[in-house]
Amino acid sequence: MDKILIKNINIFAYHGVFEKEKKEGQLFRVSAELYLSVRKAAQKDDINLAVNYAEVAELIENVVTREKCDLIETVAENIASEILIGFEAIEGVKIKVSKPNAPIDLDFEDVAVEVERKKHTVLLGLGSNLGDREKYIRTAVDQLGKDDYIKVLKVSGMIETEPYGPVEQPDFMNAAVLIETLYTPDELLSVTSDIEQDAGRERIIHWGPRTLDIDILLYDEEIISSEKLIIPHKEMHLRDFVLRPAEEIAPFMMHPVFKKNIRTLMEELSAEAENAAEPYFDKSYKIVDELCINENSKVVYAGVPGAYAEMAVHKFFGDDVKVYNVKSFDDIVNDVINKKADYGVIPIENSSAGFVSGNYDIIRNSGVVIVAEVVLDIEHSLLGLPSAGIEDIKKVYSHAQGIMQCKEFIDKNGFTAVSVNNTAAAAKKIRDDNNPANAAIASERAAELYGLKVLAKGINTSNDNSTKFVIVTKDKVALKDADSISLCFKTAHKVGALFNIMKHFNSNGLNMTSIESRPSLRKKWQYYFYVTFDGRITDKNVMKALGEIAAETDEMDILGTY
Ligand SMILES: O=C(O)C(=O)C[C@]1(C(=O)O)C=C[C@@H](O)C=C1
Repeated sequence: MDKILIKNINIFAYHGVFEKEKKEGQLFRVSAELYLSVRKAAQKDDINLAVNYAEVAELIENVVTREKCDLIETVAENIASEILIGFEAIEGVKIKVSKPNAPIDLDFEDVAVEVERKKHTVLLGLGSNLGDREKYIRTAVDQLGKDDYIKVLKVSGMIETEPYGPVEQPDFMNAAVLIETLYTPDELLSVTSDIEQDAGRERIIHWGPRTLDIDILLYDEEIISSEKLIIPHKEMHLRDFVLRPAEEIAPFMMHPVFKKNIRTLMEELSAEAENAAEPYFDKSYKIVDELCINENSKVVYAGVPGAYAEMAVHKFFGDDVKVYNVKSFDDIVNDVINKKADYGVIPIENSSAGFVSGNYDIIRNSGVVIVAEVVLDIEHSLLGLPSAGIEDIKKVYSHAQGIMQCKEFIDKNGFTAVSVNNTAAAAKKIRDDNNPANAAIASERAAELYGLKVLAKGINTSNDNSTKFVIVTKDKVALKDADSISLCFKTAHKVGALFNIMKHFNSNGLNMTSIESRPSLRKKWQYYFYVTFDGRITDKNVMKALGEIAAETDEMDILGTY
């Protein structure tokens, strides 16, 4: 960039922290580098197109002599901002203020402060959906224009848009404003927040209605990610109502992360919207206030009495239902599908050992529907014959999950672990086999039921050990206030396949809480993904995300909402 240099203007003034400096004054020396383009003035040799450096020098003298400051930092800062405000053509400045006779009791040549400041180009997005929406936006633009450190360069027209996100609310009015400013991003944020406050906006509901919202979309080509500020604005590239007005006033402004200008981002978004999927809602789901549970309800779990699954049944259903047990998880879903049971209870994930392998597959293949979940604290014990001591034990039996959850204890004691169908079935086996060298990993309740002795308690590796069980039924019902959804889909074995689906959770503001991948068993390296995320099945953003995912996957099933 071209520059004009003004060197060492000597000015007598009264700056300093000491009384004497303010009273008697001293010499200050100011140098300025002015960054601008001199090309037009040079080509035409025309003083009217040039910056008059005599005027700049005069301004400098004026600022230095106008008031008494403690610090030469302040003097330099004031000079920089006044030049930038006063001279449109000057884009940046470097100002050096020195104080050759500063009060330092040593032999020295000079003390100086040098600051470099420039004008920043900033794109703002404004929105309002309460009260006199247009007036809120117009007032905000006026307020911006009145600030000495801001110059409003362009204001877009206003567009009316439907609200984005899960909250029911009135339509928005949106606009974009291009400004030039001397503020840093943080300073600008506090200016825009003050303007929002003036408009009476309170941040009560995230995504909710607001009298005025001002977002800093782009700040030069800076990338900022702090607790208070993310620039470029995180979702601007996904929002038509942000890009459309922005394109009108700043089509070529660059998005520094995507390295694309606003016009390209707008074109890409429009193309995407053209191919957009229909929102997805499975009409066969019946939304109910509560589940139909009474003393005739039949509930099935896998294992034998004393199993954790049995405790989960009672934790969720209480004691006034008819509970029975089957051997395997497959038997549960068969009984539910054949209406032998109204509900089944299936363990799905443990907090320390992870997913209960294959249970999502069983749910998907059978077509049962998840309607609720229950989380049970799991405390495992080592159970042996009444005559046995811990030193006699060589082999331990449990469900594979129980073995995983107690791996440290098993390894430390050098036990051989054998997996069986269920923790309580392991306890029963210890009793039936009557071998003092064998023990089970199961609940204390199982010890009581099968007449075993608790040889060690709380043997699980993590002392915060819980298992999540899901409640399944045959009919597609969803509780009205269910706020979690489990989904299954199959992706192709190609680059970016999963990423392309995951992005729909992000773009629709949905929080995923778990994901498990399982081989499809149809084709090598092809997977089913089981995803659980927070959201209500009737929310607009959920239906939109599901529509987008359904359009991009070979198969998509909702396993339930709970
Ligand atoms: O219900 C039981 O006791 C089981 O053996 C099953 C199961 C499971 O599959 O996760 C249940 C809870 C515990 O996490 C360990 C085992």
